[in-house]
Amino acid sequence: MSTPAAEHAPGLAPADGIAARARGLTKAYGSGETTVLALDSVDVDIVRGRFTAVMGPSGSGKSTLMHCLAGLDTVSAGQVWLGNTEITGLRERELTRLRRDRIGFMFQSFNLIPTLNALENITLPMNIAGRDPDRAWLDQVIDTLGLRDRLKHRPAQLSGGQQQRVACARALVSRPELIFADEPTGNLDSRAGLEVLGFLREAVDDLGQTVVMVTHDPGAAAHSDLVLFLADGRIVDEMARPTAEAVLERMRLFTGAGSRFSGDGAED
Ligand SMILES: Nc1ncnc2c1ncn2[C@@H]1O[C@H](COP(=O)(O)OP(=O)(O)OP(=O)(O)O)[C@@H](O)[C@H]1O
Repeated sequence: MSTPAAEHAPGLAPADGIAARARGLTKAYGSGETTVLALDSVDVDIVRGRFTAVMGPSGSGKSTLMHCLAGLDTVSAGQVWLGNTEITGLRERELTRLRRDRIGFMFQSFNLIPTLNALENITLPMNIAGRDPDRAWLDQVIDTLGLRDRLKHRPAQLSGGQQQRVACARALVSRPELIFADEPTGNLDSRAGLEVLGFLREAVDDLGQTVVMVTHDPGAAAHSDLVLFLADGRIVDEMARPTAEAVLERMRLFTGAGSRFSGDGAED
């Protein structure tokens, strides 16, 4: 709460290599004695063409950070940019359009429409936007994700891993500037989870996408290029080229011995 938006000089627009940026990002829930400071003056740059993981104990503000960066939630103070667009201060209608046109989302619960088949789910956001998917890109995404022979299946006819691959394709199909993935492997067994992480990695390495993933799992974070560690609503550390062991070790520093970060994401 210490950094009102007005203190931030205008003109701090991000450089070309920054997909999203926050300065003094503060989010408080509630008021008076019951106020919870979910984010406490966070400064962060999300570098374009990288895979960034966000880790931290339960309640440290990971989802809130993602929601504020993605324009899914309002901020209490500070500024957020997507590319060169400052999104803090945009009206809900503008935010809706921005999210639809420029951001891809993946959630733990897949969020597919049960009555639509895989292909219809993949192209739904673009259909809603009245845009035609680029056929060559759509084909590349479908083949990269190994969904070619599942396109006519509805979600109930697909495994969890296949459903998340459809959600991944849906997030990729409009070539968004940024993909936010909130615990994308949380509902998957380890093999399907690894597969999805591999696809996110390919999306960055081969398709040039930018991914921000919230996770509890050091093994999942190890697929990223950079891990941001959150504690009590602040970014307290970061780690480039992470390994699962190094991430787990770092988490122990923040949470003490007997960490709940057991690496299986089962602490909640
Ligand atoms: N809508 C809300 N109303 C009140 N408090 C909230 C709300 N959403 C989140 N919080 C609080 O803000 C803090 C950060 O929550 P957030 O969900 O961002 O944490 P997280 O790191 O994603 O947690 P988890 O790993 O358990 O999902 C927590 O103390 C939480 O209780």
